[in-house]
Amino acid sequence: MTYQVKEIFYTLQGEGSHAGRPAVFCRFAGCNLWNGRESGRGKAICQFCDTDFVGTNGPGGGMFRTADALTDAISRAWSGLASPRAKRFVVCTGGEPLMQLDTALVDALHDAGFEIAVETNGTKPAPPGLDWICVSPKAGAELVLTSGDELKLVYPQLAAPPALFEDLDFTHLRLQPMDGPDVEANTKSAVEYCLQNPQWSLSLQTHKYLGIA
Ligand SMILES: C[S@@+](CC[C@H](N)C(=O)[O-])C[C@H]1O[C@@H](n2cnc3c(N)ncnc32)[C@H](O)[C@@H]1O
Ligand SMILES: Nc1nc2[nH]cc(C(=O)O)c2c(=O)[nH]1
Ligand code: SF4
Ligand SMILES: [Mg+2]
Repeated sequence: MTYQVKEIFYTLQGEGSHAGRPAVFCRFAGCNLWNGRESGRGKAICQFCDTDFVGTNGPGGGMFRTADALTDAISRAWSGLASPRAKRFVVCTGGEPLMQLDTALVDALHDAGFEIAVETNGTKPAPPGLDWICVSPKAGAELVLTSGDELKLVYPQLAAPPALFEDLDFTHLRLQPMDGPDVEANTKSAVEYCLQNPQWSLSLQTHKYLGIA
């Protein structure tokens, strides 16, 4: 299996329950809900994406012919000092990581000592053994991953109100304001929604406020 990776970088997880935690991000190329080109955004299933996941030309990106080769690249990107209190942490994202993340890669990353998190749109099954599954459902896309650690709903999406998801099997329920021209209003209404519906907590994209990757 050749893995196509847009970029690999070390930063703080900006979003969700692990916000603030150092992690290597492995951004897989390609997504099943948008072709990634601005010309195709209007007819995409997912139209609000904030990410360039096209190609393999980003920092640390490329084609990796084996799970070991990709794991080596992810290991090299980890820049933290070794500590008995901190496992190395990789966040697999994209694009849609579950189009490519397979058992061979999960095993290789675990063998290299990584804890593995995934950010997924939930339309594809996950390989066994992942340490943290964050599902971010998209209006108009069938959800097949109905359990996990965190459900992080970009808010608002007219056809995907939070109540649709709150009986699924997720430990944490988060609302993440939709970035774009209306981010300020979206943040206000997400705050209001959480205050009234305390089963939901707010997830901010803190890396954007910090000006880091
Ligand atoms: C770029 S996606 C990649 C992973 C996967 N395809 C997914 O959608 O979960 C990473 C995270 O960013 C969120 N996201 C994408 N565009 C966003 C936007 N405009 N505002 C807020 N969150 C956004 C996604 O919902 C997801 O939680
Ligand atoms: N710092 C940082 N945190 C993130 N959490 C999820 C991200 C993503 O694009 O999947 C992301 C990202 O792109 N940067
Ligand atoms: S599913 Fe994720 S990567 Fe794909 S277009 Fe939507 S937000 Fe972007
Ligand atoms: Mg991002």
